[in-house]
Amino acid sequence: MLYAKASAADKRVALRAGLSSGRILRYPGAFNPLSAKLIQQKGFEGVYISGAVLSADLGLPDIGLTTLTEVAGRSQQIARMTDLPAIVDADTGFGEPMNVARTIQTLEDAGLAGMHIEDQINPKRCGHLDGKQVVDTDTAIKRIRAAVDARRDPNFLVMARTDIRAVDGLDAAVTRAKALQDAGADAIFPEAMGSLAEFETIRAAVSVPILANMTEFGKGELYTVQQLEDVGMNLVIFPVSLLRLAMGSAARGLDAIESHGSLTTMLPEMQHRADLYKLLDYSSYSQFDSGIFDFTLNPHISTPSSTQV
Ligand SMILES: C[C@](O)(C(=O)O)[C@H](CC(=O)O)C(=O)O
Ligand SMILES: [Mg+2]
Repeated sequence: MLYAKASAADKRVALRAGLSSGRILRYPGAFNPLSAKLIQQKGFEGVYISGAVLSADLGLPDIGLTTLTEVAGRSQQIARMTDLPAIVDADTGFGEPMNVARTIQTLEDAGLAGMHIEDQINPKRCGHLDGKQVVDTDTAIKRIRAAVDARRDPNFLVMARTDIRAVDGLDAAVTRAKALQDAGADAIFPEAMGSLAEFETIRAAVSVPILANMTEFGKGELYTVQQLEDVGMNLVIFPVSLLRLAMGSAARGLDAIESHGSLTTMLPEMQHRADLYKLLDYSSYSQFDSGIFDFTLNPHISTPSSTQV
């Protein structure tokens, strides 16, 4: 009932343990607190909080318009609803290295298990847009050092993302990844890799855990969880996927109202009321007030997946 039971400290320990387990961790992107609960219910290892989703949710493009206050506020709302560790996209850290330090402390206070800071210039843009630019190695290192020095919980994960692959090529990505590891990064996020072999090259270059970004319709190909585990990846994110699925379904629903005047044909695609109530844990709330949970299923409408065997 209410918020998740696991503390932020416990979640950070769980993330660290997962990263050293030798198994790849699957982190779908939650587009709201409710979808974070669904990710947990379905048995995933953690929740990703995407900057692209956060901006899109506000109706904005992913070009560095969101503020630390907005990102911290939304990620706190999402992180507190799940016992799973949540990793948030902190873009370029919201300013100079001093701002990065404050960003880290703010995200720690918001209950996140970790975050990533990237080496794009300010203002950043989505990693799959053309025309990206990156800062020099010295500036990239300063961001990571500022983050590492500022954290108060040593288990809070500081991940360094590098966007340099699309700008200067794979060799530059290898050099940058090594420099970021040396600066104290706990993990590396090599953005927009061209192939599985490129992931392998980064794997051979650094010893810290590596994240693979399986975002759809981007610069990179989509690989299976198994393929990524086989090349030594430790974490895979599906950052915008749930939002894309939900929005795709919403668009089809609106079209159905337009063409049929009804959503009856769409009922199988919908989360059933009973499944929503289960996810929200209505039954626990009725321990406080037995009048709350008085929902009975109408068998004539459709069968919720929660009752299917
Ligand atoms: C991972 C990412 O930074 C995000 O904000 O989710 C994006 C995802 C996307 O735009 O598809 C990125 O890869 O830059
Ligand atoms: Mg992003």
